[in-house]
Amino acid sequence: MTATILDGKATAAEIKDELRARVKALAERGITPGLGTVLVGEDPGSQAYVNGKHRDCAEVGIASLRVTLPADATQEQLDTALAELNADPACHGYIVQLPLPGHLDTQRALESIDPDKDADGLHPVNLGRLVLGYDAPLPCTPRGIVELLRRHDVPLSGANVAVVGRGNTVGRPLGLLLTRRSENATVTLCHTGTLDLAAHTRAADVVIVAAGVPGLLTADMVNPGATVVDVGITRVIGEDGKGRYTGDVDPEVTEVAGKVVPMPGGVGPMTRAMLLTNVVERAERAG
Ligand SMILES: Nc1nc(=O)c2c([nH]1)NC[C@@H]1CN(c3ccc(C(=O)N[C@@H](CCC(=O)O)C(=O)O)cc3)C=[N+]21
Repeated sequence: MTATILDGKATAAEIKDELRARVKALAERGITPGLGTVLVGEDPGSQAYVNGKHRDCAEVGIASLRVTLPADATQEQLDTALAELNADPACHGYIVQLPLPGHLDTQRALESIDPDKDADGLHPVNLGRLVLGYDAPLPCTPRGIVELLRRHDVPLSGANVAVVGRGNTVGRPLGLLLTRRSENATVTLCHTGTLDLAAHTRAADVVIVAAGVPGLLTADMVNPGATVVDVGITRVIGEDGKGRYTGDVDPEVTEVAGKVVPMPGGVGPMTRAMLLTNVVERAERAG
């Protein structure tokens, strides 16, 4: 039996169609949602990601506010750029493209984002609001995973979910999302300190791997018929010397799992669709 592949690209496209209609409705109220991006330096990977975000915006009619600073920008120059976006009514949400150059204080930068304009949903205030069940922009990758599973009718209520990885952008907030009443899952948060990882993953109906360890989850670690989500995105250099991205899930897992969210083509496109969703939601509230 080979697993059903849950196509994040196709689902993200559906979400963009829905967002296009919501942006049209906002236009009738004289509101154009605006996404800001702050890119410091000329790293080609970051430039590619930022370009992708602005292409996504153009596809649904969200206005782009691009802010670029030189690689040697000072903390004060960055603070000023963020203060301007915080004050700009045309900006409903923005992100500071990570990683920042090493000489800059990332935590200070991220904490100076107005929480209501935090399109990543990773500001401490918003993660605190998530813990407390208050309204807040939600972290894009965790929200994209939950949205993809929901739209593909993967049962979460009462399900045993093993999350592998306790990072701040995925694993840790994902457990908070899945244990909300609206999802009602039982979550085991596994990490490098977990003894017998396979015992937890084999007991799960859904396994979500966000560890950044290529091939970590193997077929023998999966309960036959379970749903597996590959969030890993590690750059490896192949024998041909070319760089490519690989996930945390061994390809043989598709022989035993019931449904698989692959990498690429799964969580990445959903992450980008959730970024757009956060901006449109903020614009709808602002109006
Ligand atoms: N403040 C901030 N927020 C971010 O969300 C953020 C960031 N900084 N820095 C960089 C990472 C990286 N990231 C990706 C998003 C989507 C794909 C994606 O869609 N990947 C495709 C493959 C590549 C492609 O098709 O473009 C996929 O998984 O199918 C990849 C990487 C967001 N990031």
